[in-house]
Amino acid sequence: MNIIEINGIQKTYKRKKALRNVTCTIQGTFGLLGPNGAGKTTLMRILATLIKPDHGDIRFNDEVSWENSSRIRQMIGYLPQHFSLYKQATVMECLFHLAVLKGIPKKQARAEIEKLLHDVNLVGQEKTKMKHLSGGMLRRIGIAQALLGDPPILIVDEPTVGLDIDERVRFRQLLRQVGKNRIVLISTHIVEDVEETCDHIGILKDGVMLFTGSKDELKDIVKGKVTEKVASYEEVDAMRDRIISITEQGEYYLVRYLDEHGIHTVTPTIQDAYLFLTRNGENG
Ligand SMILES: Nc1ncnc2c1ncn2[C@@H]1O[C@H](COP(=O)(O)OP(=O)(O)OP(=O)(O)O)[C@@H](O)[C@H]1O
Repeated sequence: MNIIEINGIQKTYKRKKALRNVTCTIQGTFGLLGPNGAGKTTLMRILATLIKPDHGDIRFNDEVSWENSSRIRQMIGYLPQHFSLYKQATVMECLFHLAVLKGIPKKQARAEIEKLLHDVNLVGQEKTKMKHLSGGMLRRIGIAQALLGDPPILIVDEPTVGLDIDERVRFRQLLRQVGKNRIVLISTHIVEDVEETCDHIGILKDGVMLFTGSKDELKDIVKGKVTEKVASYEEVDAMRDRIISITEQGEYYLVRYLDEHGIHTVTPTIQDAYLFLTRNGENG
C-alpha cells in the first residue's frame, strides 16, 4: 500500500510559524481539516514540491525522498485551490497541452484524455471552451489534468469551495472513486468534505497537527461529551462558547453543546470532535 511519511516539518514565513513540527502518515483517502490560517495550503504546497520546508523530511513508500523533487513531481497530481487555465482553449486543447508538458507522448495523450473525461463524467465536452465551463465542470477538468500520467498521489486543495450543493456531492463522489487505487489528500475547512470522502483524517490548527486517525477514532475523542437540551435565549447566551448547533423551537432553542460532564449525552459526530479539538487544543 502507498504511504507518505511526514517527519518533523517546520515552515516559517518571516516571523509567522505556519507549520510546527508536523509529523504524520498519509495513506488512502486522507482529509486535512483545519480552520483558516491553520497551515493546510502550506503543507499541500510543500507536498506538491512548490515550496521547501525549513526542517523535516518526507518520504514516499519508505524509499523516495521528497528532496528528489523531479521524481516526486512525476508521482503527484495536484489541483490547487484556484484552477483556471487557457480560458480561450477548448477542453481537449487544454488537456492535450498539459499532457505534453507532463511528458506523455502525443500518440498516447488523446486516448488517455478521452479515458479521463469519461472518468470525470465530461464526455462530449471536448470542444467546449474552458471559459464556458461551470465551476463544478472546471473542478472536474482540474481532477482530469491532475490524473494525467496516472500518478499514485493526488493532492486537492479546498476541493468544493465555490461549488453548489449538487456539484459538491458529485465532486466528493468523484474523489472517492479516484481514491480507490491511489493516495488522495484533500485539504478543507468543510467537515462534510472529509466525512463523505475520506477514511483517514488529520486536524491542523495554528500549524500544529492535533489529531490523525480514522473517523471512528476521531469521534471517540468526544464520546460522552456532547449533550442536547431545549434552552431559553438567556441560557443559550450563557453557554455560547460550547455550542455546536442551534435549532429554533418556537420560543426556545434545541441546543447541541460540548459538556465534559454531560448526563444526557448523544452520539458524537465528526463536527463535534472537530470543534472540541480546535477550541480546546491537543487532546481537548
Ligand atoms: N507567503 C506567505 N507570507 C507570509 N505569511 C504567509 C504566507 N503564506 C501563508 N502565510 C501565513 O501562514 C499561515 C498559514 O497559511 P496557510 O495558507 O497555509 O493556511 P490555510 O490553513 O491554508 O488557510 P486558508 O484556509 O485560509 O487558506 C497563515 O497565518 C498565513 O497568513
